[in-house]
Amino acid sequence: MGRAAIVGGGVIGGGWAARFLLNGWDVAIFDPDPEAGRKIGEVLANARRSLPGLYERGLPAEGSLTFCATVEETVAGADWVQESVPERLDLKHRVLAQVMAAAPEGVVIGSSTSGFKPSELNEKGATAIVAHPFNPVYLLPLVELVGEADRTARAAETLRGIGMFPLTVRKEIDAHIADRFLEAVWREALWLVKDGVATTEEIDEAIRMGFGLRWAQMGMFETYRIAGGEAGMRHFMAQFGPCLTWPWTKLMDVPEFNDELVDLIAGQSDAQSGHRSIRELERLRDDNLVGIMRALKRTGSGAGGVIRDHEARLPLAETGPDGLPVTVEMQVPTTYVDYNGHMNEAPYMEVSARASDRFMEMIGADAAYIAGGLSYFTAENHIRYFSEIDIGDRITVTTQVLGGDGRKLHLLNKFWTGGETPAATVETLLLHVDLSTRRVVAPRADVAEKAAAMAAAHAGAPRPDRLVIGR
Ligand SMILES: NC(=O)C1=CN([C@@H]2O[C@H](COP(=O)(O)OP(=O)(O)OC[C@H]3O[C@@H](n4cnc5c(N)ncnc54)[C@H](O)[C@@H]3O)[C@@H](O)[C@H]2O)C=CC1
Ligand SMILES: C[N+](C)(C)CC(=O)CC(=O)[O-]
Repeated sequence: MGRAAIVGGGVIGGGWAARFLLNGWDVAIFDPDPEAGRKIGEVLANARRSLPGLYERGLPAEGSLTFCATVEETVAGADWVQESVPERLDLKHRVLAQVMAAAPEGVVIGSSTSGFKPSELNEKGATAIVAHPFNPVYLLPLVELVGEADRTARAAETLRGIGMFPLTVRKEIDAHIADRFLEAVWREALWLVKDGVATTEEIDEAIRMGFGLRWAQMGMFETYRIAGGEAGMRHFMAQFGPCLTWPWTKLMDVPEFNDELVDLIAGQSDAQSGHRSIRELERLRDDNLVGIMRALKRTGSGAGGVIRDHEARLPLAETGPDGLPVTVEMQVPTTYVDYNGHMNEAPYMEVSARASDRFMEMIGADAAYIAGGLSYFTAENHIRYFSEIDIGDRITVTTQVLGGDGRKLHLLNKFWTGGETPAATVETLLLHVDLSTRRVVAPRADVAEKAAAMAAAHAGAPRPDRLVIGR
């Protein structure tokens, strides 16, 4: 962990601050807006309720947040400086000069700029790189890095450590990769509204009911490869290549950006979404993103792979409040909470299954073992709910071996949320199976030994007053 200096704490600077803080960094911020403290507080509140919900491990303890009176005070002693002031080159030059004068020698100075190139940012002698994130910065992993190779390489390592996905752009270009792309789509959308072809709402439906869902998990090229059928990309290109020269798009032409266009777009946008506050919309967006990203995590697709990699770097406490091994540590995501305002019954099974998977790894029944054709199947589960678990609660699961010879494993997954006794328990019976015959067989000797050693170590731990399996 280190100390991040955030210069400009608006939509993007606030998001950066939250990303660093929740990953254990200390953060210093400078923003002349008298409302900056309140605004950053609201962004942080959104981040706290959403980001930890991506992981089955606890994030590090939150760092400290300091509001500074000057740029110089903010950047002194920093391990990372992130400039996120408004998108005006003269302002960026002025702020980067202040940063350069006070920041430690050689520190990475990232600019969040959506469109300026490093050569433009550094015209007055700064040594900044572009580190262009996506809103909400605390949830979306992508950061486009553009600039000098050594600095972008160091930046990439830091960004991976805070759960982000650095994409180093091969050469500098206006608007990097993603914004060049988004700008083309945005320009087409403005034309469609201006020409009365579609409303803002209809365009959003066209995106979210169709290709938007595909893009989050496969992007454009993999999606189109599949769209070519069994012949793949070559057939896709043969079929749809010619239409590139038909007048489908107006990409070369920009609609005049006048008051009339702004009123038209903003008016339709108000009619579409004006009944909800921006913060409400942000929370809805974040809850959906967490749900989507958790689904992607199952297959490791897209952002799901980044979360998996980051999770593997997060330490897991060795023992829980009862002295038994910790198998899951997580914060309850919003997607787990139901209409009664607490964790729904289904996620208890999901969390317990993860705890049992982790326990299997601990005794050597890991991914390689399973690939070798042996595994455990669950034969029985019994859940007991003792106290409510709420959104945002941090759950620690400990796993106790109640009995079994390795062929059978009788486990108790205990859910702790801070009290003296578990908030819930899941009693579970696992059977060791040969995956080719689907029959119960003895485990490999080393796995049986580790299971027996765990059982012996847990023999003295208090047992629940009531057991259901094997009564
Ligand atoms: N909003 C977006 O969707 C994205 C924006 N960006 C980029 O991030 C940068 C910031 O954009 P936003 O956060 O959207 O703008 P914003 O307007 O929300 O925030 C800019 C902040 O900078 C502060 N500021 C103004 N002058 C300053 C100075 N001299 N020193 C320190 N702070 C100062 C303002 O008070 C404001 O809080 C821009 O370069 C933009 O292109 C990048 C990705 C996405
Ligand atoms: C509109 N924008 C150019 C500021 C967008 C970005 O830079 C990235 C994003 O979050 O969409």
